[in-house]
Amino acid sequence: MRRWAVSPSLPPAAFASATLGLGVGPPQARTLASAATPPPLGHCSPPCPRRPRRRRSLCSSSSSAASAATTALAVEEARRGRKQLGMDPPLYDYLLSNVREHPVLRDLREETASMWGSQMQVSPAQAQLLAMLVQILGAERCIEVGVYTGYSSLAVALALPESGRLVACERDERCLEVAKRYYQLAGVAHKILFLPA
Ligand SMILES: C[S@@+](CC[C@H](N)C(=O)[O-])C[C@H]1O[C@@H](n2cnc3c(N)ncnc32)[C@H](O)[C@@H]1O
Repeated sequence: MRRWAVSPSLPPAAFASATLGLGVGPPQARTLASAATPPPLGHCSPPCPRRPRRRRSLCSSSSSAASAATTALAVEEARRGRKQLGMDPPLYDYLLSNVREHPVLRDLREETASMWGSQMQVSPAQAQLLAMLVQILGAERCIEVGVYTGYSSLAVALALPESGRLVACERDERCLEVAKRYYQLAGVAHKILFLPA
């Protein structure tokens, strides 16, 4: 029986817990089941009281300066591979100092840091966890729904054996172009099949 692993495209903060929470199928199948979907919004019981909306000024110079500073900080943090995931800074620094990141993954992360949506990218630690799961399961067939610029799919492809295949689904052609470039650079392009083709 074929072995499949699913890489969920969830926001990074949810990614590790969703990955860890995946059910492991029957021993023969060694299936890493599909991603848990986030709970639907607005379905609290009893219903949550509505919070008053804060007005935001889009034209105040102080707010735009603050927002530019926040963006610059976020880009720098992403470039350094930082995504706190609710950890104390010392603990997170310890974690990062022990993450092994392939040089092509590092280059991809650095290029993606200044791109729109870079906060969607999984962290180096999350990618390493995913690669480790592929190795532990001995997965040979994986699917990623939502590739973005390819960070997690590249980590998975690097962990797959030569005969392994990853089906990569992404609707944004520009993101996919970046991903394809890095699959080539890392020498794993032959392991990737694209959907839509
Ligand atoms: C959270 S990001 C994936 C991040 C990626 N795992 C990484 O580590 O860089 C989600 C991606 O899913 C893609 N996406 C969303 N809906 C999709 C759909 N219906 N079909 C294909 N791709 C989709 C978006 O374009 C986006 O690039």
